[in-house]
Amino acid sequence: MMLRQGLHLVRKLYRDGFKLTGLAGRQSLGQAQLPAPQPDRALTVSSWPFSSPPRDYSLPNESWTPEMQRLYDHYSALCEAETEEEKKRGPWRRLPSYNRTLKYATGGRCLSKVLQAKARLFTRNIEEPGASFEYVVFLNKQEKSCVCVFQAGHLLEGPPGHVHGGAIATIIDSVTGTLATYLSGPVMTANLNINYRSPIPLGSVVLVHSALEKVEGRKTSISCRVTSSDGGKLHTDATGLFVSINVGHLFGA
Ligand SMILES: CCCCCCCCCC(=O)SCCNC(=O)CCNC(=O)[C@H](O)C(C)(C)COP(=O)(O)OP(=O)(O)OC[C@H]1O[C@@H](n2cnc3c(N)ncnc32)[C@H](O)[C@@H]1OP(=O)(O)O
Repeated sequence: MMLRQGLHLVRKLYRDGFKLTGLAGRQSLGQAQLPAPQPDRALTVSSWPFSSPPRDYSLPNESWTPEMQRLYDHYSALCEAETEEEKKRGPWRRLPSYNRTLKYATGGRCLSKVLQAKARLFTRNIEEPGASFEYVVFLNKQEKSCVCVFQAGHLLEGPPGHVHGGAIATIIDSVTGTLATYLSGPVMTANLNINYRSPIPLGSVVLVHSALEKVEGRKTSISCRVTSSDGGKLHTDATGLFVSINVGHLFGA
């Protein structure tokens, strides 16, 4: 019964364009210093089941470097297209980001109640601002592309002073997966192919550009390039294959 209700809600969320990408309980550490979330009607959760709204982790916080803030401001400005050229390229929008995925992804029968309460999105599970993944994704649905501004924190170290390859894979999976989800609905990563071209210094800000390559039946292929913030240096390039799933796949149905 609970499983059926869960599936119904998940399907509804996807039908509604995945407006709800996450759920969080109480506001968490560091919240007091954060600027108030900007109202964004298109992305508002209509029936919020908790007393406090969730923290949107993609908004600026005190850990952001001037470069991170500059790029955030740059892409935020593109969200308000003014010139004809900008309008032709289609609207950009900032995607909010929470520390839980779907409410019922934690309500499935294969997860215990303890796990349900403790489950957190991998990229948003460190509360200390700036310690791990600081990122914000801007989507251009018309161009079928997105860009993520990513600041890699000190907990993501791999080689001394540089970002761990697994952390780079994680941000690539998240960004390409987000684009695939927005374009094709519920998907799972079937294949990621990553070329590490030059190391990313810890604490630096990079751009993760993703674009649709093709859709073939249930398969959505996305390409990805991680560059320095001025675009001059290629750090990583990758391709991702995402396969559309029936949401019941996540619940063993
Ligand atoms: C807004 C939300 C943002 C969320 C962002 C977070 C992104 C994070 C995403 C993830 O990390 S997901 C977690 C990691 N992925 C998994 O755990 C997936 C595990 N694998 C599976 O569940 C299944 O293998 C999968 C759903 C991917 C496919 O199984 P299916 O049984 O549904 O599909 P099937 O095997 O019939 O394959 C369908 C097509 O895909 C192709 N395919 C499947 N796996 C492939 C593969 N690995 N490589 C190449 N092609 C593959 C397959 O050949 C076939 O092609 P054709 O239609 O042309 O015949």
